[in-house]
Formats: sequence, C-alpha cells, structure tokens
Amino acid sequence: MRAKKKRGVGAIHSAQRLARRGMAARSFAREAVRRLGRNTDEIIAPLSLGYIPGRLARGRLVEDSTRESSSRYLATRTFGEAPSHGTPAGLAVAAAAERIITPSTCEHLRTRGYAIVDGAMEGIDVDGVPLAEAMLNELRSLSSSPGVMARNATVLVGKDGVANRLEKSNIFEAEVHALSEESLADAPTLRAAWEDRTQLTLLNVMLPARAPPQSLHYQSVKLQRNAGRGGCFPLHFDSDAGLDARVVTALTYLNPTWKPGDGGELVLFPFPDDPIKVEPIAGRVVLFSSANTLHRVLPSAAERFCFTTWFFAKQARSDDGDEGRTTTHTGAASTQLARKAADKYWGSGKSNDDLWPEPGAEEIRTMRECEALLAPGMRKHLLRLVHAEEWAASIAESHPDTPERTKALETHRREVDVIARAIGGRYPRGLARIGSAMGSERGGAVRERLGGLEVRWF
Ligand SMILES: O=C(O)CCC(=O)C(=O)O
Ligand SMILES: [Fe+2]
Repeated sequence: MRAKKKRGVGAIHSAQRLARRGMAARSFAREAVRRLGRNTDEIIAPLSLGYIPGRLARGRLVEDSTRESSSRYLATRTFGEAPSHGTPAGLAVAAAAERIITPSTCEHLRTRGYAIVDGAMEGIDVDGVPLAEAMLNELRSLSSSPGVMARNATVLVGKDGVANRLEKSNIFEAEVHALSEESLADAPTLRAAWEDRTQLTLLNVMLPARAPPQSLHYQSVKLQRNAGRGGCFPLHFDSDAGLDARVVTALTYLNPTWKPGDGGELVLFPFPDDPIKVEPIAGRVVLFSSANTLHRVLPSAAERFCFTTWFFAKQARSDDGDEGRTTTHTGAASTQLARKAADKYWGSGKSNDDLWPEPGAEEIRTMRECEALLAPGMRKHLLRLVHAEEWAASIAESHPDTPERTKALETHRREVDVIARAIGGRYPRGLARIGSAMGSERGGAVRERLGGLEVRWF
C-alpha cells in the first residue's frame, strides 16, 4: 500500500514535471517559430540594373534599417557545446546570424542565387566593442602574426598528373579550423563565427527543403587579407556540385573606411540577371550559391579584409549527372563533360532534331533549349562562353606572370573552344535566342527577354 502510494505520488510528480517541461518546450517552440516567421527585410536587392554588354552594371543599394540587438537565438549543436557557446562573442555572432538569415534573405538567395545583407551587426557589441570592429581587430592582429596567413594558391593538376601552384598576388588567407589554440584564444569572435551554428540551422529551415545528405551539415571559415596593390580574384565558382559538398557561401566584409576608388568590389554574375558590383563595406554580408553563382573580385588599391563562411552538405550531390561538372580553375572535368556532350551529338550521327524528337512548334523547341542551357550544370559552361574575354583578363590580372598562369590561360581558351562547339552543336536555337536577348539595344534584363525563365540555384 505504501509502496503503491509512493509510486502514485511519484508518477503524479513526474507527470507534472513532464507537463511543465512540455509547456516550456511548447512555448520555446512557439517563440522560435514566431521569430523564424518574422519577415524582417534586411535584404538589399539591386534596383533597375540596365544590361550593358561588356560592361558591369552597378547595383544601387538600399540602406537597411538598424534593429535592436538580441541575444536570444536558436542554436542546434550537433557536436556538443563549442567553447565559444554562451560567451559574449558567441552570443553576439548568434544574434547577428538571426538578422542575416531571414525569410527574405533566403527567398532572394533561392530565386536570384545571391543575397546582400547590410546592418546585421549594427548595435551588437562584444565587451563594449562593435562586433564588426572586434572581428576586424582580430583579423588584423592575426595577419600581422608571422606564419598565420599564407598566400592563396590554386593547385593545378595537369594531364601529366604533375601539380603546379598558381599563386594569387597579394591575397593572404587562413582557415579558422587550422589556427593554433593560441591564435584562437586571441580571436574569439572569428572563432565564434566558425563554431556558432545559428546561420546553418536557419538556412536549413528556410532554404528549399533539403533532405539529408543534402541538408547543410557543417561549416568552415576562411580569413582573408588583401594587401591592396591590385590584389584580386579571377572569375570562378566556389564549388563543383558533383565533387564538392559546399552549398552556400557567405562573405562578411570588414572595411570601415572603404571608399569609391579603393576598388576590391565583389562582382556577381547571376546570369541571366545582370552582373552586380558589391562594395566590400564593413558589416555587409553577401550570400550566394557556392556551386552556381559565378563571381570575382576586382583589383583592390587598398588593404581589404573579409572572411568567407562555407556551408557544406554531408556529401556532394550525386544527381548532378549530365548537368555537368566544372572544376573551378583547371576546368579539366568541365572540358571532359563538354566533350561528352559533343560526342553525344556528333558521334551519334544524329541531328539535333533527333535528340529533341517531339514534334512541336519551333518556339517550344527554342525555349526548351534555353531551359537546358540555363540548368545549373550547363549554365556554368554557357557562362564561360558569355564572359570568355573578361574571364581571361581576370586570370591575367589576378596572378603574376608565371608559366602556371600561362597554363591556366591556355586551359581557359581550350575550354571555351570545346564548350562553344559542344553547346553550339547541341543547342543552336537556345544559344541564338540567348545571344539575341543579350545583344539587344534596349536596356533591361536578359531574363525578361527570355520570357522570365526560372533558374535553379540550389
Ligand atoms: O574576397 C572576396 O570578396 C571573395 C573571395 C572569394 O571569392 C573566394 O575566396 O572564393
Ligand atoms: Fe569565391
């Protein structure tokens, strides 16, 4: 009897505890959903860009309103508690993350391939120092410590299997995860940028549903100092969807004194929308599709600081298939794909009409070809053609004149040639239509002249 009673009381107590916990969990969930649904508009969309063939259209940016700082945030921890969790730096980075990854940011990212967010760090301090300033101070201090930052170099593996280093002029980098404990201790906000998973979690919630293994799984942070003196990056994609699991790139700029003339602007090529030039001003965060958004950095006359966060899926997409693969710099895989496409067409002895056998109006056929050319994998090849000259000039601009640079330029030329023949043979109507949409004397977006074709970015 006593035992039964005790059991009963215990059961009631634990039911009450569970109920209390349940209520707490429900109200936490409600609060989280409320905050996720809050449609804050930090997104800064480029307005009315005129397409100027061969030249860059300049994005007009709208200032963002400053909002109050918040230290409440969602954080999912897969690997246990990170050292920066709950510290002033950790709380500040998490609060900024909530302002960066909003429904409108994700909507722009999903439909245009990029999003620009300003003012997300305003009003957020770390021990009395504004967050962006604290990040800059740490990055400056790391880059003046001997041996911490290394020259950016791309390893090119030739047909002979020999690896050559193609170094960029004036670009110095360090991966946060590779820093020593001593360096990490001196860079608490940059450490928190690497460890805090708020942005990753919010991207998983708000970007189009990503089932494992394609949902975002981990992140890395690369610090960068551009020494000025013309330091820049050539046109490139950050990742190759078939080979590399990077899905989203987020660049955080930390240059409080940037002014026109300093250069070092990021240029995004969200084709068929117009190119957009983005000034690397302090506190600005630029997100884009790692695999599908072409970009470069213009020569910088001034010293310039930023860091890149890459969000990775667990594994590279395996469904990229015929859509193509492009290695960012050597392009060997890309060339192979284009060659495969060429073989499929020429080798088969069939005409293009046989490859698109359905009867139908010429217009439907043309739009199908446009669609195929704008699908992520093929679009990469198309963009190398569209921007072939600027691409070559940017390779020359970004690297000192070495045999490796000559090789990189030769590879680019060869690729352009193969791609032109392959897609010219396979999608002649689409190519002609896109060419005339781009060559139009009228201003306005190429996308509109293509009948508003949707482009898939993720
Ligand atoms: O410095 C920048 O603005 C961008 C750098 C970049 O594109 C990269 O590191 O892949
Ligand atoms: Fe990049």
